[in-house]
Amino acid sequence: MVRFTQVGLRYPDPTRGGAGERETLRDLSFTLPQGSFTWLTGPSGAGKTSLLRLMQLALRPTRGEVEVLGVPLSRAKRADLPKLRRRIGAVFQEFRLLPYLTAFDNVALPLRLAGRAEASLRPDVTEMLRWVGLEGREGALPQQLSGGEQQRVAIARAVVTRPALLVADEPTGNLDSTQARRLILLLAEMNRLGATVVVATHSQELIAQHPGYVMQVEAGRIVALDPWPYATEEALPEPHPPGGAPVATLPQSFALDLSAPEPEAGWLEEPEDGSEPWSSGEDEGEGDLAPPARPRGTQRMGRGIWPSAQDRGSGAGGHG
Ligand SMILES: Nc1ncnc2c1ncn2[C@@H]1O[C@H](COP(=O)(O)OP(=O)(O)OP(=O)(O)O)[C@@H](O)[C@H]1O
Repeated sequence: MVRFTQVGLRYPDPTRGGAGERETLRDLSFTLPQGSFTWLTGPSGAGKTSLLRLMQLALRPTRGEVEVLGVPLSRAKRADLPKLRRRIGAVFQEFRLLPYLTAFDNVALPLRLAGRAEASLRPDVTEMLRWVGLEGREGALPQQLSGGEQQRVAIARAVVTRPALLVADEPTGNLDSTQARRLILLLAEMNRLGATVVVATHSQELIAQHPGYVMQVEAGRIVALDPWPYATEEALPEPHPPGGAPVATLPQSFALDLSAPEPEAGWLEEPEDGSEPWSSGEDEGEGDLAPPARPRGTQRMGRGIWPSAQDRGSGAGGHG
């Protein structure tokens, strides 16, 4: 499902003519089976975010092979990438909500871009916002929401598409303990319904709340994997703590459609959901956070749903 083979990542260093001094990630080799739940842990600066960005296909490794959802990236066409990325949900510390869209419309955006009919997307968006505790705030703009509330909108947006792979970077960072617990239940539910989930966290308390693999990274290397090795598709941890299913469950409509075809050729040139475009690490400069273009097929609303360069510069992604 997610397979790294001898992966290294070196960020470009403009002061050194583009070549970074050292590898940020080194010799990463592991397999995360489909349907697994993995906690990614390690000290600040260890490389957790970088690793998640590789899984999210926002970065290309400098060396080695990254295989995500059955596609080895070295053999994938660049044009195929966005289609693959649409099957990956991502929650990062900067939320990248579109400032001119309400909470509802931010969450609905990836479904609209995927061509979902209005009538069918409404229940899913409403259900997701309810799950993250934002019932009644559907009409609020990001600037009218607290950092934690914006984070929850971003989480709902990442999950509403029923991604096959869900990566989250410190997703409880701005949440109180009740909301954090609820978020873990949501991730566990998505996992139970078929998604492979990877969550970076510093919190041992969080890790104790839900069983899963634990991958520990230090100075760009994996120093511990529990269980070790990750090589087989068997022996997945129980998806739920003793006592059975979580207290609340999502409708079956959120189950992963395992019959969905693997992406074929014909990737898009640009991201459609406000996430970052593909960045190539060394050969195309940093590129990681290049501003997204307005997606094809989206309507302009007010000053336009896609922020202007000026707007982006003034914190379009929220304040959390
Ligand atoms: N775009 C970038 N360009 C250059 N170096 C970077 C870039 N992003 C991250 N780094 C460096 O890569 C290393 C790993 O950073 P990363 O954000 O992946 O760590 P982390 O484990 O997620 O840290 P934290 O827990 O503090 O979020 C750090 O030394 C960081 O300075």
